[in-house]
Amino acid sequence: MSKTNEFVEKVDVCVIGAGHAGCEAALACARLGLETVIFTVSVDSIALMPCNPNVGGSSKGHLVRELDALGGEMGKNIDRTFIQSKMLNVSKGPAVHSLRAQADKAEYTRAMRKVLENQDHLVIKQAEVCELLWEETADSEEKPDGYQKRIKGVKIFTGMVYECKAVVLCTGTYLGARCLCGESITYTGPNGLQAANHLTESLKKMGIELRRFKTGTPARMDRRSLDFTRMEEQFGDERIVPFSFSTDPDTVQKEQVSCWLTYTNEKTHEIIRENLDRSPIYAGIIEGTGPRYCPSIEDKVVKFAEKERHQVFIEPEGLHTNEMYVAGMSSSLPEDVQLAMYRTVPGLENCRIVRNAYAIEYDCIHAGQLYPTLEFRKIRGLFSAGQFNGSSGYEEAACQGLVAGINAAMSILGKSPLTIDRSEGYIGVLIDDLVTKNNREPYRMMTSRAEYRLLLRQDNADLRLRKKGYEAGLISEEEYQHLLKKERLIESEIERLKNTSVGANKEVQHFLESHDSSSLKTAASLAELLCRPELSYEILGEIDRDRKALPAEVIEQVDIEIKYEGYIVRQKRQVEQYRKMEKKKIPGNLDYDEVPSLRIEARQNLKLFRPISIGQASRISGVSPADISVLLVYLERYGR
Ligand SMILES: Cc1cc2nc3c(=O)[nH]c(=O)nc-3n(C[C@H](O)[C@H](O)[C@H](O)COP(=O)(O)OP(=O)(O)OC[C@H]3O[C@@H](n4cnc5c(N)ncnc54)[C@H](O)[C@@H]3O)c2cc1C
Ligand SMILES: NC(=O)c1ccc[n+]([C@@H]2O[C@H](COP(=O)([O-])OP(=O)(O)OC[C@H]3O[C@@H](n4cnc5c(N)ncnc54)[C@H](O)[C@@H]3O)[C@@H](O)[C@H]2O)c1
Repeated sequence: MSKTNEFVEKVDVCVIGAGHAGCEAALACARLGLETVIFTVSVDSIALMPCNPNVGGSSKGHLVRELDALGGEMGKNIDRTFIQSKMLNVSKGPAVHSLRAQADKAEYTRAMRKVLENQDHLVIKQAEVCELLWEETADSEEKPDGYQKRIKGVKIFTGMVYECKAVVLCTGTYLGARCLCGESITYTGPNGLQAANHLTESLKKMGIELRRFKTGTPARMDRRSLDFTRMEEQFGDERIVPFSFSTDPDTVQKEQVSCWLTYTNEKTHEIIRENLDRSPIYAGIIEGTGPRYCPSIEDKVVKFAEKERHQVFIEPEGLHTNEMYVAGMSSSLPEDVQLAMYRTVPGLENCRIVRNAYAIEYDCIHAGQLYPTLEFRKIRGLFSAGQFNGSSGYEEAACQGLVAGINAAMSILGKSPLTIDRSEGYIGVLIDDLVTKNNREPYRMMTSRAEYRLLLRQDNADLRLRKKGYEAGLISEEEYQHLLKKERLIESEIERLKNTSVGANKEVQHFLESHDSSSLKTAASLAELLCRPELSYEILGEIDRDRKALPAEVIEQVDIEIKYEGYIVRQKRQVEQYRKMEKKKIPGNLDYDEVPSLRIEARQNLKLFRPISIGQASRISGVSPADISVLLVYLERYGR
């Protein structure tokens, strides 16, 4: 590394990485008026999708909606560039409805790059950051926990220095990356892009603990070599719902492309089993831990041996390419085995592979080293987000990027940080799980991780989080006024339906009969009728003729709030209990060795994670309800 070129530039924030996390972090800082530089080892990797060509899906759709409500860019960008859109799980309850959109990969990247290039206060710099610059700090009184270091800037490969007040690390899968395809190993990042090989050493010197994770991707195939007549065609939705609350739904109704569904079979599984010794994972060449919930096809065949077949979705990577993504068959088997196994799948018998499937290993951290603001507990001004924090997925990365970016800005501006708790959003669940739990593999969001999922629906993300985005400064006055108007309309319409009674007259009985709904014995309110599963707000229009025309987004909320009121009220009560525990704060400098009667495991883990509240402490593994009682008594007795 050159040491002579010591040219110095001064900025407010340096964001290292221009993936989904870095883009959101940098946009947030620049939009809040801070001079920001975003570094990437290659400008071509801006918002790159190195794996699946889609945004959203189960629970990830929720994340994107929440990100959008807070003022992030991913929802808007996918609305600009999708080629197929589908609301998943519509046959189930509204809590698990999830939007999923197939992206034109190249367009997605291009569109995000355009947003970055046109953003005031933001500079894109193609350069590898090799070193973080920092100093020891004495300001331990500023945070009870006590920062030990303060960030001062970054140094790039040429030796040039950028002095700054905050750094956001969003290095994704590039740090110390190596790609594996059977016996063939290359020392690159995704898609053959340059890896970042110097920064790890600097991070270690700062006392940051690193670990190694791995992930994988399936092959991309030439469309012309596939036989779609042997697969089931999958269409997009007739009426497309945009991701962003700011996108006019009428502007996204466009022609969509199809995907195709096919399956693996016993022959596929046999080839995989016979060649497991040539898989770097099973041969022990891969050291990193892979994601349990997005397993490779080798893992699926071994771990779910009883399954006769696995789903395979064939998805176009864009409108101007013949490359097709083979969803569900990621692998690190050698090329010859890949070809043999793929060719057993109906429709893929003559497939030609454009890009081989591969696994990638990279350096990342255990996010237990971070506050829920995503700042390192011991290093003032150093934040991190995305795959580097041990998560997996574009959406998970983007959400963390936004939160880290906002909080880097807030710390510089001297304002209160943004935190979202588990009862406010999936983003809260994601970050709390990352900083509190002992995750041993790349973390993927799932609806089952959210305990208050009836409240955390994708349809009401704006009602839950828009205000926080407005307070942070990323939501405009106009957008906020729109939200307030929507809230008023929902509230008054619910009131009206509760207070409008219909008699058990002939017209009403006839209406009920025509919708297979039991007849009324006495008068009932429109709200009571709406609670019946067979009736909806729209259907009730037949006997509710005086109603005002309302926007679809208001009707949707009125429908859900009334239909699920009982469950919603119950869940809100649980949230009150939860919040009580979150409000009981634990001083950051608490000496757990002084707390008598804590079990050793609890003491060790509390010292490791240093929770900020009793609520967070109760979710740390190895901390039992009895330990929590001990802590509560101690805090009360010593007036802490
Ligand atoms: C092979 C593979 C398979 C995957 N499978 C899936 C999948 O199926 N679905 C899914 O949702 N996710 C998948 N992922 C993960 C997905 O790519 C990430 O979760 C997501 O892109 C992470 O975003 P990020 O912003 O954290 O990092 P990335 O998108 O990895 O971006 C990192 C950025 O950091 C830059 N960078 C790194 N180090 C430095 C440095 N020292 N100096 C300057 N710049 C630097 C890079 O140039 C890049 O711009 C896969 C990733 C890979 C590579
Ligand atoms: N380590 C990583 O970083 C990594 C690796 C692989 C996968 N992943 C994650 O896993 C996800 C992929 O995993 P998955 O196999 O569960 O798929 P998915 O999340 O994309 O799909 C889940 C469900 O969506 C539906 N679906 C999928 N493709 C569809 C299509 N084209 N049309 C209609 N419906 C479709 C199906 O019901 C499917 O079971 C990615 O979104 C990614 O977030 C991450």
